[in-house]
Amino acid sequence: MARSLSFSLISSFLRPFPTPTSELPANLRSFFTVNPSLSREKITLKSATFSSVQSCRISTSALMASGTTPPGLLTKGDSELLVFDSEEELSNSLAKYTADLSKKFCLERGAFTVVLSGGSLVKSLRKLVETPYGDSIDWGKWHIFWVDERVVPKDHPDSNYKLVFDGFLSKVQIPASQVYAINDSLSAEGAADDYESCLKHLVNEGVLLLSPATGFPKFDLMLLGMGPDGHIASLFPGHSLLTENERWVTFINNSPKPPPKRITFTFPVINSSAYVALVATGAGKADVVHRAFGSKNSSSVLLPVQMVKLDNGTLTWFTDKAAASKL
Ligand SMILES: O=C1O[C@H](COP(=O)(O)O)[C@@H](O)[C@H](O)[C@H]1O
Repeated sequence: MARSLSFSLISSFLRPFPTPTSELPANLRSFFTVNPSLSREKITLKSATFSSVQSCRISTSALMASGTTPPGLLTKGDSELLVFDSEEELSNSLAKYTADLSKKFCLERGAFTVVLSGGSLVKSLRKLVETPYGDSIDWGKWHIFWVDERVVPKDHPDSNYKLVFDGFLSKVQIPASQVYAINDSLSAEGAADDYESCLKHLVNEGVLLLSPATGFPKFDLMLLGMGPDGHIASLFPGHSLLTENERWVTFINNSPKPPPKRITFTFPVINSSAYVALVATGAGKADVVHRAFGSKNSSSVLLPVQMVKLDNGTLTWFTDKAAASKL
């Protein structure tokens, strides 16, 4: 079982090159014709292989698992958006992306700090426990955190810990002492304080680094989902927590999505990450993907997901065709 945070317990990618739409192969032009807003974005190609109309097939070899179809790629500002033919292919590529970063950080500093969300993201992690990743990843160096958690017992169906444990942690050999679940016996406020204290302890121990630029913790990788309303973690549209800029971890007692009591990392922590993968699948996410990546901004008010702007890191969106269908 997980290590509770309560101190009473224990506490290359290849650089893209710009390519005018008119020079794209016919089937890719077709994709952008069908999706005109995309052609107005800065479109970048990595090495190109194409095979079907209406599917932007670009070989992003650095992200590719063997046997998967190359995804489409868009860039906007500092972020990249990958479009996979299916959630299955997204899951394969997400596994390779995560395994590559695991190798990099384990070699560089002997530890890999990974932050997970709950929700549909967890299902998309399933390939990570399979061959070739399950057997080759150095799980003993992983440290697992939650970007948000519902303040419910760990065996409750609403628990993000339970979701991740059942779908991922129970299948790999990450030491229990390196799995940082909340103390579910506390109030939401107490659990947030406790989690923040644990993070500070891990900074003192050298497990967790601080961003020299922001002074907030710099996690190696955050794997995040996004709600159909554009929320990430437990940071909901229009909520006062969106502007929290001092706390590392805060709490909410009136979440618009049940259950009401939750804790969540704040934006300064999320935005100090080295790498963030934002995973959005299914047609229910299409409006928000369009709002974040389309060329026309219908509103000057940013959704939480649009507030992910990394201070000195790499943000990659992993989407499937359904989620990208309104681009
Ligand atoms: O309530 C939550 O929702 C979001 C999004 O969930 P999804 O099922 O729509 O992907 C999730 O990322 C967050 O961790 C969770 O607490």
